Amino acid sequence: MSKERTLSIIKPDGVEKGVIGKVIGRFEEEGLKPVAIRMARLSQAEAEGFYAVHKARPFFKDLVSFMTSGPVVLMVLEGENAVAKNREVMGATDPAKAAPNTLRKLHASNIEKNTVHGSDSADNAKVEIAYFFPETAISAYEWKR
Ligand SMILES: Nc1ncnc2c1ncn2[C@@H]1O[C@H](COP(=O)(O)OP(=O)(O)OP(=O)(O)O)[C@@H](O)[C@H]1O
Repeated sequence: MSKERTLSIIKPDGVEKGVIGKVIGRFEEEGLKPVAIRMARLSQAEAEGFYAVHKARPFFKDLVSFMTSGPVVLMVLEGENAVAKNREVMGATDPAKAAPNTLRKLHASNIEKNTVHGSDSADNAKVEIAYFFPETAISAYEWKR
């Protein structure tokens, strides 16, 4: 197993509920070490670009509106198998289907306002990290703003 990096976002509902500390604390307990963190208020263009893969989905407009509705915490997490580990700690997209003690089971309101985002593959993690963190970007990916 090698060290890997993944992008994590604490979504506006998580910031609003005041669970930033709990979420980051849980990542640390699970061996996911934050190596970059910043808060941001995503613009519509940034949120649309980030979720471009979901453009054709019926929930796209609402998702962009939700993700721009308040501040988010953008983080790069590093650890063994960080992508898979982060997704395990987050739990299923829909909190009703998430395993006990996962972040989404503990904190999420519904399938949209589900508190955290995590990259779903090592390749996507590289793209997503570069999207928000130019200083840690891999040179093959372009800063998109
Ligand atoms: N059916 C739905 N209705 C409303 N919002 C949804 C729905 N499905 C997904 N979403 C929103 O879009 C996001 C991206 O969906 P995706 O299927 O990629 O889930 P995920 O990989 O578990 O989540 P994320 O990409 O945020 O880590 C979800 O986290 C959620 O906020």
